[in-house]
Amino acid sequence: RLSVDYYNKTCPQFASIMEQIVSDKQIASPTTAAGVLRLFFHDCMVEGCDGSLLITSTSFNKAERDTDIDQSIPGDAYDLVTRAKTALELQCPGIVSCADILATAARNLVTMVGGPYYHVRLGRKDGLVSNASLVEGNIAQPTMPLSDIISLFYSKGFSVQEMVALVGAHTIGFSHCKEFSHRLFNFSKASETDPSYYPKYAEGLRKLCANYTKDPTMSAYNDVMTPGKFDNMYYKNLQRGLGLLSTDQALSVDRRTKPFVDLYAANETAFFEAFAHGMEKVSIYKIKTGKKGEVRHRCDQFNDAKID
Ligand code: HEM
Ligand SMILES: [Ca+2]
Ligand SMILES: [Ca+2]
Repeated sequence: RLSVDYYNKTCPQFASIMEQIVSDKQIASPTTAAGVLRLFFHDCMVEGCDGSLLITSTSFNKAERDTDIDQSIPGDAYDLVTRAKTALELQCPGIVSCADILATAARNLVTMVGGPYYHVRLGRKDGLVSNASLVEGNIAQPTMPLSDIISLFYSKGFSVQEMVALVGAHTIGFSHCKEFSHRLFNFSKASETDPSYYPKYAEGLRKLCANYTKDPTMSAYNDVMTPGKFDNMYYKNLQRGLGLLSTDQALSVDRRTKPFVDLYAANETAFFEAFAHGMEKVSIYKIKTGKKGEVRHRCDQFNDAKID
């Protein structure tokens, strides 16, 4: 059973240590918040919120983080988890799981960049498996038709409305050009660039991404108006053709999702409530307790890791 006061007796400094480490890191590296939020979401969607994505590959095992999809998660996101784990192991060795560190860091960061606060219940165990082959099919891709994305979220217990609220995470952070270049170059016979983009925005993106095959680090803000602030601007952007990924833009067109885009664009409080509720649900997705997992000594290795 998870509870918000899980570490109150065994590691009373848990909350304050997390607070300190997370805010120091975010101030030093402002891209951390978006990186950690994506890291956490992807961890939860594969084998549940169990830190499986934190494991590094060995010569015996290609781990989750070495898939094409997850390779773009920034090193700063993993670094934050490592820092928090190191600090917590000094105060309360062997007590706090990496999965709990990640869930708490994601919540603290959302709040720190302007988003809602929500409760994170604790007591997750770290998983015993991390396999690259388990990622595909569990993570939405920007080239997927919206119906497939709806089905994917539905299969994990998330409604259309919850999906629309969760994707509001794209109010912060970046996407690399390759994730949306199909909308810019050779889009269709009739037009080089996706006509659903606001024309000036498309022009800017085409310039930004002109050399993306030579320089794969080129990337654009997910939310061109308020890229670092967690707010409801993402939905307002969609209404104006400023959605970066094709899956973003589709949300404001499809009749199943448009009503929620309009609601969250008009009412930030409604978005914050829905996002907070959605994240509480993500945070307990398929979590492991008791003997189904362990508390790792290091977040990037299983406790029985063989030296190779
Ligand atoms: C329709 C479903 C979704 C699709 C297709 C999608 C796809 C993507 C893609 C392609 C990127 C760019 C990654 C890169 O190039 O580095 C991205 C970034 C991001 N995604 Fe999603 N995503 C979806 C839902 C979500 C959800 C539900 C969350 C969190 C609750 C989320 C959080 C983020 C964040 C924070 C970033 C920015 C990462 C950074 O700046 O490092 N996404 N997403
Ligand atoms: Ca996982
Ligand atoms: Ca924003």
